[in-house]
Amino acid sequence: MNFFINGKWSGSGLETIDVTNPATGDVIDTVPRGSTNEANEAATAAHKALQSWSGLAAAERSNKLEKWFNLINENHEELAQTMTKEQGKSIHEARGEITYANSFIKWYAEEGKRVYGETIPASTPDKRLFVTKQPVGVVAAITPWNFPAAMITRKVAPALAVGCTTIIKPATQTPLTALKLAELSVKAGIPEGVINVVTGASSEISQAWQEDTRVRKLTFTGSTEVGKTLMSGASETVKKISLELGGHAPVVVLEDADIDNAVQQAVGSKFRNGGQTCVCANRIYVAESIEEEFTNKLKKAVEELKVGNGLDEDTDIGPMIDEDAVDKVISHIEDAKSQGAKVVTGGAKKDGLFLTPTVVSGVTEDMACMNEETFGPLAPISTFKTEEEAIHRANNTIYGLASYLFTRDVSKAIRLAEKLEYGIVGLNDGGPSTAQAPFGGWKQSGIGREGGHHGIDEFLETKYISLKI
Ligand SMILES: NC(=O)c1ccc[n+]([C@@H]2O[C@H](COP(=O)([O-])OP(=O)(O)OC[C@H]3O[C@@H](n4cnc5c(N)ncnc54)[C@H](O)[C@@H]3O)[C@@H](O)[C@H]2O)c1
Ligand SMILES: O=C[C@H](O)CS(=O)(=O)O
Repeated sequence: MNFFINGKWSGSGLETIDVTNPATGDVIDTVPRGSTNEANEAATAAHKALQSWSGLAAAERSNKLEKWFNLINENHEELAQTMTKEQGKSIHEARGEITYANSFIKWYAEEGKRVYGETIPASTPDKRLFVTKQPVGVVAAITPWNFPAAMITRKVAPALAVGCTTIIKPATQTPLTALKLAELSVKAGIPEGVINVVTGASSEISQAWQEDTRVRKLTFTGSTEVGKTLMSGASETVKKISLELGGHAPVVVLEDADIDNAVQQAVGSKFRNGGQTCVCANRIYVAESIEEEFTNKLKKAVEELKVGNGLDEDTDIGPMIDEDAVDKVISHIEDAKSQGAKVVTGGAKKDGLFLTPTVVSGVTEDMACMNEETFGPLAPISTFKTEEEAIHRANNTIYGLASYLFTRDVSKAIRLAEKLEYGIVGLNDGGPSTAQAPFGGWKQSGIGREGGHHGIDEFLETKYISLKI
């Protein structure tokens, strides 16, 4: 499959990169290894398309986004199958992601028509003051492998809705879903050059875009480490920047919690996408008095999860994305065991890239799983004596993306939610992400928001107009 620049498939003749199914190891396709030249071609195409696309009425852009939304719906299953084959997640999670990804297009098709300005009372009678919002321009998006569709539409939908054009570098492991989405955008009548997708050498492509003054916005989703590199590079040309980075979500289960719900929500958060999700529960803090009941119920629920090829309808957890991912999870399990943690269930590596969902108890703060993003199916349980201790430990991290709190006491929920240093707090809810709400992190989990009306501001410039009459 070639990449997509200026409405045309291109990249033939370039060196290619294999796209591999992590469940089987089979090469399912290849994509061109684009680099600086192709990055510049994409930026040129997006810059050329900018004036006409931004010159459309918001309602006209909205109509084209709606057609894209409808075409994605018509191709829902093919997109989901492609995603599972290149990323590994279960087919029902892939279907869910296509729906989730498409909900951003639906939401921003409407939101783009509500980018309002304002008038400001002048200090003198001979002036009129206005504030307007205009598209930032060409947007470069660099996205991760764990959500091959949603991490793209969560950026591209608001960008297009307000009149920006886009150049996208999807993760090397999962380019096919992105390319299919781009192909459907042209069929929807979104003009050539509005969405461009380049596959290949990440650092060379992003370097070209960071240096290019035609690129006015860099939006990145991925690890905190890479995010810091890109933040530094973007500063050379003072680009607007959005960073959706790593997480290390705590789950805090208070003594008065509905334990059955807490277990259900913790399993949903922890083992979604096999734990390869930025908002996954990474640490589970349980009040001492309910540890035994919570742990036994969690063990039972985890042991019901089926590991297998994501294309099998009854699979809950597919393979990890690669060997490094498997090695990291195993290293976190072995580190915890070496420091005295007990394996409640799982702990074993299966064939290939498959891992048994694992719960360990008796976990302490020095263990790697309590400080590094595990990004895999490992649920560490640690107990606490007081709410103050739980909140302090939950906040004791460089990350600040998602956190989860379980209690029946609404006042306590609000009071403690306000103490959690995170951009997202799920109260009795392990799955807060939705298109109409702002998603993003505090501290080293990122800058900016995606989703909701906050997410559209990331692609707008503010202009103040002073008129002397
Ligand atoms: N906050 C969020 O919304 C969110 C969402 C999904 C994933 N993530 C985070 O992303 C990470 C997992 O994704 P990943 O492994 O793809 O992350 P990653 O940072 O390794 O890669 C992300 C993207 O950056 C590219 N990239 C890698 N090195 C680069 C470099 N030096 N210069 C330019 N581009 C480079 C990759 O090819 C990919 O397209 C986890 O830390 C996860 O928490 C965060
Ligand atoms: O992995 C990161 C995604 O942003 C998670 S979610 O699908 O948005 O919850």
